[in-house]
Amino acid sequence: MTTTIGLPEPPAPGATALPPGTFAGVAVVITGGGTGLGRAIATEFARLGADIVLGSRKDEHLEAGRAAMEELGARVLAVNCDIRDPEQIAGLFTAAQEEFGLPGVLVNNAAANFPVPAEEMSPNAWRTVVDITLNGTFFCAREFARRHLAAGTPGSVINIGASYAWTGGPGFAHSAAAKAGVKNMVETLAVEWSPYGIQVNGLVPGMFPHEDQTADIKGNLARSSDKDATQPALRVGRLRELGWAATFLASPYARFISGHTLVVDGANWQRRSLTNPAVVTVRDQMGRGPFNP
Ligand SMILES: CCCCCCC/C=C/C(=O)SCCNC(=O)CCNC(=O)[C@H](O)C(C)(C)COP(=O)(O)OP(=O)(O)OC[C@H]1O[C@@H](n2cnc3c(N)ncnc32)[C@H](O)[C@@H]1OP(=O)(O)O
Ligand SMILES: NC(=O)C1=CN([C@@H]2O[C@H](COP(=O)(O)OP(=O)(O)OC[C@H]3O[C@@H](n4cnc5c(N)ncnc54)[C@H](OP(=O)(O)O)[C@@H]3O)[C@@H](O)[C@H]2O)C=CC1
Repeated sequence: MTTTIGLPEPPAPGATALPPGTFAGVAVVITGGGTGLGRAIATEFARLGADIVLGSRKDEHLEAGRAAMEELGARVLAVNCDIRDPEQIAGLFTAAQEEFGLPGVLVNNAAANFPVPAEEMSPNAWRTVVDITLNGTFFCAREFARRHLAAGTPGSVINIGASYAWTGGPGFAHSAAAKAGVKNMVETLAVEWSPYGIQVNGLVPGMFPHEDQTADIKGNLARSSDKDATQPALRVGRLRELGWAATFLASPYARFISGHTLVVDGANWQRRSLTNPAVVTVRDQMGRGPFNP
């Protein structure tokens, strides 16, 4: 019998691969950084000495993020901001610049998503997810770059993506299309802005369950009872593993990496079976009855 052991566990929470103080004096903007994966990324930057700027729509999310960052001893600014609105984004960067100086890192983490069969998706549902996930990401990157170009300073942008940018995402047509745009944007902007010292990279999380996941996404995940067993790694991701990847990409040790999208998912997105499992429609997976327009 061959023993399956899965991918080993990472170092304990609180460990860092980068030298302490790597981001001392650097302000890092993390959109959607008050919850879930954004907060996990903010946590690792804070541990390495960064000043943290959180931007999102809901004050309760911002306050949760602020408390977590302050507990780590980081300086933090939390700004109410809807990334669909370029003026609110400009306001966020102005507030950050006044508090900490021009942010050196932008993590475009905020996104929107819910599972829905494509034939049932309303035009406004499509527009909302694309507007937040794709347009909002571009507007934030644009604001960051314009300020750095004007100042003649370098910077680093990390766009959080999803692996269905490559594969398609049945049940998530809006989000998958938007994330494909986000990945493509990484490749374009990296070339446009490298001459000005701005790196642009993508970071794709695999399965990282967390308590802030929306009820819709949690409901979808709940359909697989043993989440570890669904992964080639035989385990899900630990939140700090994503944070470490983000801090590496934005660090001085990754200065020649730009236009790259790093997938942190234990090879899950490359899974294929020797024998195809039977096709189950998105409607059946979601327990929907027949389509009734
Ligand atoms: C199981 C595997 C999961 C893999 C996923 C992997 C990759 C990606 C993951 C993620 O992106 S996770 C991030 C998820 N987090 C969020 O989405 C947080 C923010 N989300 C929200 O604020 C809302 O959910 C929102 C709907 C996206 C936006 O809120 P807003 O207030 O701006 O919009 P609404 O006016 O409420 O709705 C707009 C539009 O959308 C329709 N709609 C909303 N929810 C659903 C739904 N569950 N199913 C179908 N349609 C939905 C809503 O009805 C509106 O349309 P109209 O009724 O006006 O036509
Ligand atoms: N969880 C997972 O397994 C995976 C996640 N991802 C990606 O990781 C990132 C984080 O996801 P996750 O932490 O799970 O999700 P969450 O729902 O916890 O986080 C989404 C964040 O985005 C913010 N946000 C949403 N809309 C807006 C808006 N219009 N303006 C400003 N902020 C907004 C929300 O804050 P507020 O409500 O306060 O505005 C929230 O903090 C996303 O890009 C997602 O696509 C990718 C693959 C898998």
